[in-house]
Amino acid sequence: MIEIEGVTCRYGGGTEKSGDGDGKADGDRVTAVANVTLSIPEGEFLIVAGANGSGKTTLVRTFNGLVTPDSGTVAVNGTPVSDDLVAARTAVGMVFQDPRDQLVASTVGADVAFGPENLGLSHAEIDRRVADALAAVNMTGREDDRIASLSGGERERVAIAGVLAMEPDHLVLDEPFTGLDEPARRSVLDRLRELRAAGTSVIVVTHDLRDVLGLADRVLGLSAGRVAVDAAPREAATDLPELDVRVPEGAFDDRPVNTGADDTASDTVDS
Ligand SMILES: Nc1ncnc2c1ncn2[C@@H]1O[C@H](COP(=O)(O)OP(=O)(O)OP(=O)(O)O)[C@@H](O)[C@H]1O
Repeated sequence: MIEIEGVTCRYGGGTEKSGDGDGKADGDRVTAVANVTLSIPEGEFLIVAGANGSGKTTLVRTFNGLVTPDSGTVAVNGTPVSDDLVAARTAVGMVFQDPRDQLVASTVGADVAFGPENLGLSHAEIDRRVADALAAVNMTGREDDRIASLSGGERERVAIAGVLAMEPDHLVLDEPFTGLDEPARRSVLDRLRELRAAGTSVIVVTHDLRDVLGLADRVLGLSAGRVAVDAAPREAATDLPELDVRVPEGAFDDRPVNTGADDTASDTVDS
């Protein structure tokens, strides 16, 4: 469970004067997130939507302490992030807006194995996680490819695999689909759906609601840092255009799964 209570985040300004939290500007400071309260339970697929600058990235970065709120609290699995940053970063896996920045090794396999190795897992477990994570991004068998020889989209997929291989309790993906081709996009969506069914909470920040809206349990729409929409996808779809978020035609028709599984099957937890 991720619990966000009265979180406000501001940027800029030389002085640390505390504002009253009732508006966007506070002297030179910009209020990016304004008094947000939210709980994300295990196994929930949450979309965070909103126009450019509405506070999506800032909000999700508080989940693992990359952004420290000016006021309010964030707790992950019952522990405040400010009390145990390591626990929060272990529990919350985050794929950044430009995930290519997350690559650390010279080959695909070494990069994806880097995180699990730091967890001190057995070789067999590391190999399993690397194989699973590469399958999820449609890169099975590419362990020995050099990162330097990969395209931008392939690097993005390796970065996503690196976070998947950590098997975090909560997975946050900030605009994860931008550079992905269609097969990779569908493969990642399939895996997100499986993870959700197995109890991982999946939080996707995106402008592009194609395919994902029908997968989500809940949609959070931000406007000027505030929660303007918090609803099930079908209900949210009627309100999102007011936040300048486009709802694609047939958003609920598409089946992103290419494995033959259907909604009913994916909702069955079989572990
Ligand atoms: N490092 C920063 N320094 C100053 N202001 C910032 C910083 N990061 C974000 N902001 C401001 O905070 C507000 C919210 O930004 P944020 O990146 O959280 O929005 P977003 O909804 O994720 O935007 P986008 O869809 O463009 O990625 C914006 O007004 C932005 O200009």
